[in-house]
Amino acid sequence: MPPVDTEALKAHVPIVISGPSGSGKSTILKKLFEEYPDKFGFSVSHTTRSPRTGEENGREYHFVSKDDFLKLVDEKGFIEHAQFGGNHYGTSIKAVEEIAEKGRICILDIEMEGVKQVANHPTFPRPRFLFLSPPDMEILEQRLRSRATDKEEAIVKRLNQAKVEIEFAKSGDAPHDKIVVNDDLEKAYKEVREFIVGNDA
Ligand SMILES: Nc1ncnc2c1ncn2[C@@H]1O[C@H](COP(=O)(O)OP(=O)(O)OP(=O)(O)O)[C@@H](O)[C@H]1O
Repeated sequence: MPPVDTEALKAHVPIVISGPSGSGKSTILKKLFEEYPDKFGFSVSHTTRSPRTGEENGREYHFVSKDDFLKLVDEKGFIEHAQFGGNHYGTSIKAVEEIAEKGRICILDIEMEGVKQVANHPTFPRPRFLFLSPPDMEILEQRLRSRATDKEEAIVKRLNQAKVEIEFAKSGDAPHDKIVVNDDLEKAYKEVREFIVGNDA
């Protein structure tokens, strides 16, 4: 099992943000990075898909073979990993450590199954978990529609998945340290900022 640099991770505890598609994660994180341009970092994920034109190994992704990916899975080197469209994707412990070692807080935007994996990882120190919730399903639907990035079928899928994620967040099995309801954007932003930056601003 790869060693874990617990000192760096203790000094800069990573934040896992999750929440249904359309709950406003990107919107709120964008505001946070604008306000604190030097405080945060995103880890570079691993993938078995081929690089696209202009993509550089180690910048957009660590591009690896399926064998190398599965070896790292066996070694518990990923805090979470999943398969989409025939390719594997994962966040390695090392990639997260690298952000902490730079003196930055690693922000991990992870979906529900990944959240469960991070929370149950055998060696990775517990990060802080934040769940961003839409005020209700009607408003979530309106926001997904007005974002206008998805076809009808994708919107229906996202809404069904949102129900599952909200149920999980409410259940006793969820690891979340804080749930923020994104009704008014400024209010939700301040709550997220308080949780993430706190008195450290
Ligand atoms: N408090 C808010 N009030 C009104 N609209 C909002 C609010 N927060 C976000 N939105 C809008 O809702 C839409 C969804 O937000 P966003 O794209 O940030 O969600 P997301 O959680 O990052 O979704 P995904 O997981 O699909 O990337 C966007 O069009 C955004 O402008």
